[in-house]
Amino acid sequence: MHWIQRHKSRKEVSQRTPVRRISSDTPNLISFFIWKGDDFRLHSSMFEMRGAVAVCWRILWNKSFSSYATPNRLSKSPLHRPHIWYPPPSPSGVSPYLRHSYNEHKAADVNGKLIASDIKATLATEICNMKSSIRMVPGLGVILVGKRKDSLSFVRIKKKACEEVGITSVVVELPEDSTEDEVLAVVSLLNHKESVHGILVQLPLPNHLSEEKIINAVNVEKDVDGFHPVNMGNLAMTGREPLFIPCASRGCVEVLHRCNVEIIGKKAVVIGRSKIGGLPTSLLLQRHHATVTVVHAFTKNPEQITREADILVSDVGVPNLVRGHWLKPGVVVIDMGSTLVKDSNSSDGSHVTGDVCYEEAIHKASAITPVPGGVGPVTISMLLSNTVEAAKRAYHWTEQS
Ligand SMILES: NC(=O)C1=CN([C@@H]2O[C@H](COP(=O)(O)OP(=O)(O)OC[C@H]3O[C@@H](n4cnc5c(N)ncnc54)[C@H](OP(=O)(O)O)[C@@H]3O)[C@@H](O)[C@H]2O)C=CC1
Ligand SMILES: Nc1nc(=O)c2c([nH]1)NC[C@@H]1CN(c3ccc(C(=O)N[C@@H](CCC(=O)O)C(=O)O)cc3)C=[N+]21
Repeated sequence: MHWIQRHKSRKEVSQRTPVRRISSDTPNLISFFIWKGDDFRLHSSMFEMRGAVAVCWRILWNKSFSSYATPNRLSKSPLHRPHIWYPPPSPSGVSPYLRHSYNEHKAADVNGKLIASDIKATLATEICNMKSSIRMVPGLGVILVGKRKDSLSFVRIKKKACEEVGITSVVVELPEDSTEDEVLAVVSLLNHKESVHGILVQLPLPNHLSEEKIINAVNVEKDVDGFHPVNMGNLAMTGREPLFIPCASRGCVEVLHRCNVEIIGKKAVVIGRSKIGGLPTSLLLQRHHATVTVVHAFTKNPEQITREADILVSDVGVPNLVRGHWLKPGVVVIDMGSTLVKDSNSSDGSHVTGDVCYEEAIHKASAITPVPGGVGPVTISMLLSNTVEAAKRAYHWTEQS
């Protein structure tokens, strides 16, 4: 079988020893690795490009398989991920993911952390089964260029989530002034590395780098972000199936499904049209048969448009952009904004905030995702899910096999 062949060659690779291993098991975000062997030829040529000292690769390699405590009630329910091309099942019962307020005029809060932990529990079980059946676990490669505070924080969250479910993660940290060729060389390295099934290039990249070139270079079968034009294009075209759907968009639809919010035929307004959030979310909501309007920085009188929405998604990065009077009573609000703002009361001098003025919105909306603890954690669990999917495809493995 195909996976057995892959397994063999993976074993061979792992028997090679690194030339110089400065640190392998550090609790810090950063450890240093220099590899040899066929898999890492590109790597060494990069060293030649910049000289032995100039480019120091910071690779975090988490090899630990952490067993994740799976509550019984969760392990029984399969990951609820309906086929995106069909409408969801009709809503029934009360969602366990909504925290209703005692005040009937206040919106129910979406408990995104609970959704994420249920999804992670299901994935952890699946990864456990994969490991016992083929002795393989999914692997995620993350490329981070520069030291933006928010990006460092997001990458740390992703790494921790991988650990929780048993996904191996490797974080390649490159200096802010890395050249395009250097970043492309890392992409190529991860494209060829068999134990890496998913690749994520943390965005935004520094301005001097071509995001287009770098994203295009990611192997479409490892594009767990779903940003490759082939995956994004297939998402946009009816009748075609992308290999991966962007995580924030999947997170948004996952929240709506789990909260029993019907999408089909509803008016959805998406604020923002970025490739990370707004654009794929508007495409995915159309796949679910919502009537979608997109609002962006040049939209005149956005509040007139948003007031029509049954479902409002905001992915802008401007705190308190969406005010109470922008909302129709009963609207379901998905606040994707996640912006670090200065906060002298906080221990690290900042806190994260969404796009929606929460205090005003709770008096209009029927349900709202808070920030933090709303759609963000679900986005992260979708990244894990995409990575597991990538590994399953690579090994031709299913729960039944
Ligand atoms: N929680 C999650 O899962 C995720 C959260 N995020 C967060 O979402 C936010 C946005 O991120 P990202 O998508 O990368 O940002 P970008 O800056 O790439 O995109 C922002 C979008 O918002 C639009 N916009 C800007 N100002 C306004 C305005 N005043 N009115 C209407 N639209 C406006 C822009 O319009 P135009 O195109 O015209 O410039 C653009 O389409 C960030 O806070 C980020 O952290 C992102 C992804 C996932
Ligand atoms: N290649 C790439 N893929 C991305 O998916 C991607 C990216 N680049 N660049 C940045 C944006 C932003 N994004 C978030 C994901 C999770 C939270 C999240 O989990 N937020 C927590 C709070 C986070 C905190 O406390 O710092 C929450 O809402 O509870 C936020 C934001 C993914 N992005």
